[in-house]
Amino acid sequence: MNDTLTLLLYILLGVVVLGALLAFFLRKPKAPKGGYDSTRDANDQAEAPGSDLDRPAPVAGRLVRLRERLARSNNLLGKGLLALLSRDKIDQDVWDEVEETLLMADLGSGPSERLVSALQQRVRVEGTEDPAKVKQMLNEELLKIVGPDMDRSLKLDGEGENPGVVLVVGVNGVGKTTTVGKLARVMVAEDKKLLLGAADTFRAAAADQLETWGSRVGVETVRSDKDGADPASVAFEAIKQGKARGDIDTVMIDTAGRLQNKAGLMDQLGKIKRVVEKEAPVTEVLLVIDATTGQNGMIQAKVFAEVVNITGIVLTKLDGSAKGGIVVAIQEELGVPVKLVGLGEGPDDLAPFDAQGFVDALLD
Ligand SMILES: Nc1nc2c(ncn2[C@@H]2O[C@H](COP(=O)(O)OP(=O)(O)OP(=O)(O)O)[C@@H](O)[C@H]2O)c(=O)[nH]1
Repeated sequence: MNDTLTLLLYILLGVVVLGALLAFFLRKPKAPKGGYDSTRDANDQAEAPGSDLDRPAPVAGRLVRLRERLARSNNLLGKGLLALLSRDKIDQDVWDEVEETLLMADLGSGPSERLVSALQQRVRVEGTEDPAKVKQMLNEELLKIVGPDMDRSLKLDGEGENPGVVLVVGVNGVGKTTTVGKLARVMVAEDKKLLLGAADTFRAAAADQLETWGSRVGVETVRSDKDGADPASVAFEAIKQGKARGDIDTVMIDTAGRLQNKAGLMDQLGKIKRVVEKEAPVTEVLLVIDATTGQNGMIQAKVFAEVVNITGIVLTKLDGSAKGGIVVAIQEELGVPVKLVGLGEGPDDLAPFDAQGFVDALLD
C-alpha cells in the first residue's frame, strides 16, 4: 500500500516537472524594451527605388516647341519667304529672291528649284497673289518636299528573344551623347525597358555623362572601367547583358565616331556592327547631325552613309539654326528620313519629326 502511494507521488511529480518544462519552452517571445522601432525587419529592402526619378515629359506634341524657338531666330524658311511672298507684286525678281532664300536656308538646289517652279505655276494658274492664299500654297508645296509619307518610325524592338539594337553614330560635338540621353527618356516615357552601352570610349567623360542621363530615369549603362577600351567589346557586352536580362526591349549604343579619316571610321563602326550582330541584329542606325553646320554636316553625313547603313537622321540644334532647309537637303542626298530633331539643351528637348508639324512651325 505504501509502495503504491510512493509510485503515485513520483508519477505526479514527473507530470508537474514535464508541464513546467513545456510551459518554459513554448512561451511567446518577449518584445524588446520600448517595443519595435517599426514594422519592418532589419533585412527588409528600403523604399522601392523610383520615387526620386525624373518623369520625362510626354512625347506627343513636342514639335510645337519649335515654333516658339524659331520665333526668336531669323527664320529664313518661314519669315523670310513669307515677307517676300506678301509683296504687292510677285514678279520674276521676287521669284529669284525666293530661290536665293531657299538656297541660303540650306534647302539644296534641286528642291529649291522644284519648290519655286511649283509655286510659280500655282500662282499663275489660280490667278491670285493674295498673301493668305499664297501662304497656304507655300505650306502645301513645302510639305510635299519635306516628305509627308516617309516612314519616320523608330525600329526599337527586336524579334523573338532579341532586344532591338539602336546604334547612334555621328562626329563628336554634334550632340550625340545628349541625344542618346534624351532618346532614353523618350523610350522611358513610352514604357520601354532599355539598357545603354557607352561605346564612346575616346572621351573619358562621355560614359559618365551617359550614365548620369540614364540614372535620372532609372536606366542602367554598361561601360568599361578602362579608358580607351575597345568600343566594340563594350557594345557587345551591352547586347549580351540586354539579352541575358530577358526583359529588355532595346539596347542603345553611343559610339565615338572620330572622323579622322574614312578608313579609321570604317574600321571602328564596321567592327562594332559586326561584333554586335554576333548577338543580335541592329534594328536602327541613327546618324546625328548638327543643323547649324550646313554644308559641313552634309559632307559628314555622306561619309557616315558610306560606312554604315543609316536608317534615320537626328538633326540637333534646330533651335539655333535659321536654316531648317537642311532637313530636306539631307533626306534628298541620303534617301533617309529625319526621324528626330533636337530643340534645345533641356532634357526633353527632343521631338519626333513630322512633316506637317515642321512646316506649320516654320510658317506660323
Ligand atoms: N541648343 C541645343 N544644344 C544642343 C542640342 N543637342 C545637344 N546640344 C548641346 O551640344 C553640346 C554637345 O553635346 P554632346 O552630347 O556632348 O556632344 P557629343 O556629340 O556626344 O560629343 P562626344 O560625347 O564628345 O561624342 C552640349 O552642350 C549639348 O547640350 C540641341 O538640340 N539644341
